[in-house]
Amino acid sequence: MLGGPQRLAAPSTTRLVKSRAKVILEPGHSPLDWARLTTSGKNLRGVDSMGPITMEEVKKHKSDDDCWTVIYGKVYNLTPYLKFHPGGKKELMRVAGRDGTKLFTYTHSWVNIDSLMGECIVGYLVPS
Ligand code: HEM
Repeated sequence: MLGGPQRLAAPSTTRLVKSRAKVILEPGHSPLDWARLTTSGKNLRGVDSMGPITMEEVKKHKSDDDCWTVIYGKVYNLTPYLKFHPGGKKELMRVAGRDGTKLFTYTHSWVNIDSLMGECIVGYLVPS
């Protein structure tokens, strides 16, 4: 029906997502390709060992060739995942060098971060 409830604006929580345009991932960057890469044995962390990390350190890693974020107190190297993210690289870069927990849970609280990104854990956040 014209003007019916189905035409109402989206709920306010979606305000945190700037663009919902369909993202086209490059060939070789499907979720299955990501699953293959994370089980390949390749070091995706970019560090030799995991350990305590301060926010000051996280802030230094905010470029697309060196991108870290914090989700639920764990620090992840997002760099290898940028081209695989179904929501696109641009959205993912919004949490570069920052705590991304709020945006992550707003956009997809159902995504199991550790099964997807476990191989990208760099360490855990500690107070400065
Ligand atoms: C930090 C780690 C993140 C991981 C591991 C991740 C992972 C994922 C996954 C697996 C999906 C597909 C979900 C599904 O189809 O049910 C997805 C979709 C999406 N993500 Fe993320 N995401 C992350 C962060 C973010 C951030 C910070 C934003 C930005 C606000 C974002 C925005 C989106 C959007 C808009 C989609 C929907 C894409 C679509 O339906 O076409 N994500 N993400």
